[in-house]
Amino acid sequence: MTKLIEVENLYFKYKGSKYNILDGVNFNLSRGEVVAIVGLSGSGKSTFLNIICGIIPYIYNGKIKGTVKIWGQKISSMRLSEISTKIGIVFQDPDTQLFSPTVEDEIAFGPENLMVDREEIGWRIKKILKVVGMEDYRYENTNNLSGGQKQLIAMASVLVMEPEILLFDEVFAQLDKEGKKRISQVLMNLKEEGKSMILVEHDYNNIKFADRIMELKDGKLQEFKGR
Ligand SMILES: Nc1ncnc2c1ncn2[C@@H]1O[C@H](COP(=O)(O)OP(=O)(O)OP(=O)(O)O)[C@@H](O)[C@H]1O
Repeated sequence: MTKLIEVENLYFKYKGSKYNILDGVNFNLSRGEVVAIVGLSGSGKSTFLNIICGIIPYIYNGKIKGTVKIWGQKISSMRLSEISTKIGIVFQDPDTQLFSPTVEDEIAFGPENLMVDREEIGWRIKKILKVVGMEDYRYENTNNLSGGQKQLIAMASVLVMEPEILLFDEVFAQLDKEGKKRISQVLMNLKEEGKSMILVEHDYNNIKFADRIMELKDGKLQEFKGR
């Protein structure tokens, strides 16, 4: 099977820190696979996702050793803009991801930066809002949305870029029951569509549909054997 992501002997230490947060991580993601990563708070799950999508070292600094490849290409040889067309990340707090006045502007922002033509952007917005079940909110002010709705729009603004790989960093964390249900449904639909995904999550109830569960422990990723 095609390996979309290959991580070999990855070590990482934040600038100023004395120890490695990641201490020899090996990991593969195949096409169409959904992998969940669990682990104690502070075990380095977000750090790992941030390295895979290039936020580390482009935005946060530290000492990296080892290799991360996307479709066989080392990400250390790629620009952040190039990585971001292949990998999309959705974070825990949608308020840190939303910054445009309306839902439509928010979703259009990424494709506009990539110079996608206006008509195509219009179609993509329509399609993506349907995917996340938010068709009726296209012209809504993002400030008027609930937490769950904001998270759905944060997801839409990533999905509209059509990345091959999706990373979700505790996207359920700040949502109420209804919000969790809706996000869960969207994630399961994405899996059905064959999207390749990595989900970092605390609550096992939210990741039952994953193909594999890994645990980040003592700086290493291993198969999760249960508690
Ligand atoms: N920018 C940074 N600079 C220095 N240390 C950091 C930075 N970001 C995170 N850390 C530290 O690295 C460790 C791992 O953090 P990380 O957020 O990756 O863990 P996590 O497993 O995702 O935790 P949580 O489940 O609480 O989100 C923590 O001790 C954290 O304090």
